[in-house]
Amino acid sequence: MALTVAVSQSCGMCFGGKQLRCAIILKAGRGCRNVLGTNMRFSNLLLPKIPKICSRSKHKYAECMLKLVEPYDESSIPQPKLLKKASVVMGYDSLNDLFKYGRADKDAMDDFDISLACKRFPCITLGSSPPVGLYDETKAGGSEMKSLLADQSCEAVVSNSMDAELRVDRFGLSEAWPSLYPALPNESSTSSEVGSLPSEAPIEPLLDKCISCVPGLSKRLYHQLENCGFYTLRKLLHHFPRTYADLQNAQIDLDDGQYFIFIGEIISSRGMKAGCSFSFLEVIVGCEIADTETTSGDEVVNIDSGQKKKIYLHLKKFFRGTRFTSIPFLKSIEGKHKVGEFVCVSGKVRAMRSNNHYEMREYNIDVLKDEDDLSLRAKGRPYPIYPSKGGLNASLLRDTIARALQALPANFDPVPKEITQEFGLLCLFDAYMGIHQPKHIDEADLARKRLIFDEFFYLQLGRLYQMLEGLGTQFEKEGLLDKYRKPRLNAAYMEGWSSLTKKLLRALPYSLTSSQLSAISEIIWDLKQPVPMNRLLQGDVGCGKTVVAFLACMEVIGSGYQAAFMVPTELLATQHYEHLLKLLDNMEEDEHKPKIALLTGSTPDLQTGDITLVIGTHSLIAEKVEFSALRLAIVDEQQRFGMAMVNSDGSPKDDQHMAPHVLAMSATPIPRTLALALYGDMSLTQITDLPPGRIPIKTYIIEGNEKGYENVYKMMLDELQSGGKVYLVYPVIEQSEQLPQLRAAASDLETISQRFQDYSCGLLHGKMKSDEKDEALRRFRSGETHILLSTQVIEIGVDVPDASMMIVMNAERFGIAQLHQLRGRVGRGVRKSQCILVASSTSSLSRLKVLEKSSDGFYLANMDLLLRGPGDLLGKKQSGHLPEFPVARLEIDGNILQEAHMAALRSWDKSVPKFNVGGTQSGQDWCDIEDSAPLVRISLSN
Ligand SMILES: Nc1ncnc2c1ncn2[C@@H]1O[C@H](COP(=O)(O)OP(=O)(O)OP(=O)(O)O)[C@@H](O)[C@H]1O
Repeated sequence: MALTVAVSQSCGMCFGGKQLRCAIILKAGRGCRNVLGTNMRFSNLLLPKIPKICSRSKHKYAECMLKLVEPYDESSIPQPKLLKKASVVMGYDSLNDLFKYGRADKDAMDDFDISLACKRFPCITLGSSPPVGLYDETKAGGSEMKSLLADQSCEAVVSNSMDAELRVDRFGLSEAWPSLYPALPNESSTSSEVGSLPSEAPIEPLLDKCISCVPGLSKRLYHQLENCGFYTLRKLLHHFPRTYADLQNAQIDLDDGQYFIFIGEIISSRGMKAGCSFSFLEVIVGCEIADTETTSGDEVVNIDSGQKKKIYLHLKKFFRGTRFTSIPFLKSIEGKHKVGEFVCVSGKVRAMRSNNHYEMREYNIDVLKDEDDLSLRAKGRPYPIYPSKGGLNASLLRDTIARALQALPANFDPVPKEITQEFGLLCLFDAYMGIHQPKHIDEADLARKRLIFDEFFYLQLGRLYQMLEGLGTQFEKEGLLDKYRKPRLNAAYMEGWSSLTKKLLRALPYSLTSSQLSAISEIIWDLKQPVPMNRLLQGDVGCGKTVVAFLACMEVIGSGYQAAFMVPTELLATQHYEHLLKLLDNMEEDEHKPKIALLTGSTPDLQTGDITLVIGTHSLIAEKVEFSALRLAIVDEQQRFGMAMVNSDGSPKDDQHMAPHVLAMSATPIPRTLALALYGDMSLTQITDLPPGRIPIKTYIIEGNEKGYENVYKMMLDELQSGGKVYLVYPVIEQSEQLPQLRAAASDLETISQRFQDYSCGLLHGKMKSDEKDEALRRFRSGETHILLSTQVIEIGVDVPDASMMIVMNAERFGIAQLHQLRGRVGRGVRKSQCILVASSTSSLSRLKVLEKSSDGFYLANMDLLLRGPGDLLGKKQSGHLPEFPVARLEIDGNILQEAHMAALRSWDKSVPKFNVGGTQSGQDWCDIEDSAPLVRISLSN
């Protein structure tokens, strides 16, 4: 099948010397971003879906696809067209970005072990296999389908795009939730068996039926719908209303520039030529609204009883181009709106000169059918307003969707009743009815919750499945499931630590905080398990994550293995290397002190096992870097790597070849919602307190006008005079003509040097060579320079404990979470520190104010999520890995995601304790999901 072109080498598994890459691979398989991006994501999605595609014998789109592909050889497949079709069949919208083009494809094809895929999916036959359709419409459709659905077994229809994954039941899931797992095709069955036995094959998801099953659809409309991408029932039913109009609620107080919804009657419709190449359409709608002048402010307005007044809406649409000025054209647009028709109009209003006349240039107009729609009005039902799509107008879509709803059997729901009942969800049928035809707005709300739940539930289930798939032996899998089953805090107390770890602990110039201690105990417990650890260590800036990671390294080194520490910048690699060297120097004499290295071009061979810890950037995962016994891979600030990870398949069998443990660290306090969506299967450890003696950083927001800068320079001078060190952070290196308002680091060097002549200045930015950067930072750290002008390269991990002031220029250019990170570069020692955020305009001041008020990284990250959405918060690379959620919004639907996560866990294993919302458990910091799940098992501060 042409789709296999891009199925990448993800089936392969790296062993032995390539264990670090293997570790990354493992992580990727569990939902992190990935090094080879397209590969991993594509294969992750595609592989599990292949059986689904192939098993739907006679599906007409598969047939079409194959026909489409047949005349071409691989290199000349008309990709966009094919991809569009493929994405529909696969129920995935963004296939394009998963497909690799050109030469790389061929390479991937060469590397791809087809036999592995065939073994895994017996339904794949290669070579001369005849085109297979996706299902037999004559058998599965119509009455037979209905009778199937009437049967209890219809509940076994897994209707989500991830359902193929659910069918692989290696862990006894079908026993736990029989209704989620329809009769599974025997894995060892041959391709001919699949598809030829409709009674034994999985029941075809009803929602993936072709829209031709919608009653009363004309051929013309069917083609129109198809052209607009509505190929299946699901696609159509997932075209959700944009909003609902409350038709009883007449508007009062029309404010300029506000969005309103009106019901009214078309009074006139005119197409007018206004110039030789300019025309417009003006539709005037007359509406009755409550008259504010006769209604007192507090009174609840009832349009039927109160005083009304008539207003006139002028809906205007403009056309530019000579062809739009012809009489036939003008007549045709005029004719689209008939005088006397009742319509629902929504859009932005602008008052016109004459009283009670309003103009609307952005609007949606829906014709209300007298009987049905006006009776809706009488009943006070919310009126769904649909977005139009690809030339199909909203009212046509609403009609078609209403008909599609008739094709659904009542009580239709693929999710087991146990789950819907436990989480108080509507059944899927009611959810579709509720979202498209709500009797009340609360019903639409409940329906939305159910649909969001489904999006998250299948995602979480898929993540769990991927995680278990990534593990090699049944023993490992059981070990992992055991973690979910037994609610307890798994921690290895100090007596159980290796002597090397204890020695480093004694060499530290400070004692660990209680949070650091629980974190390391938890990590060491994990390191002792036969299951590869996959843990995210999260903590606010400067809370001391690095030393926890160093101790974890000592633990594996003490047991005779190697560790690798990967950081996003060379600057940070050098800093960590020097920091650890210093700590090791303090360590009591030991002939077996670990030998550590910074990965540079000349790093000696790691295969001899002589070097036990190597620190480096992503060069660590280069092909040539081979380890002899890598057991722990630490990935610091992983979201900064523009890299992807490939999923692993066929894990090693014995302990000696066990995939390495992975400890990811992040100082970006990702809101829990995002952590769940991104790392649904990842254990999470949080460091919740800061080392003692830290004085809170005082933050100031100042407008960057002349007076503002004078104040800033004065504060800076005071700080320097009292012995402080100052970071000046700039959004760009050089000033540019395009953005002259931005202050630039290199361009400002001279100005600042002249202004503060008694103090020396340094410059640091990403375009400098790595030894120049190291030198600039070294000089600042040692006190040779007092002012460091820098770009955001210092944002991550730079640790100069006595730096005491940070000034961020054009601060509005940075995100809230990013500014919090930057601010974390000061206040790392005992000196009182300040952070000044200079905003270019008054308007940006308010957004920054939140930083003045709070220094809680988690609170700020949540604010950022709310203000900018997950994409901006995570950055392009990381957010690219977030799945698309058509209905859900991560920033507001976090609680449903948590429920879905819990539901997914419980569907794997019923012994996972029940969901417990909101309650904190005695003696614990917080816990909104019982702490049995590794993901939410957190380090407690006391
Ligand atoms: N328990 C502690 N007591 C006192 N100082 C500590 C403690 N733990 C760490 N530190 C010091 O705090 C500073 C910050 O620690 P570290 O660099 O490990 O933080 P981090 O969490 O990795 O920060 P970032 O997120 O900014 O990279 C370092 O100078 C470190 O030596």
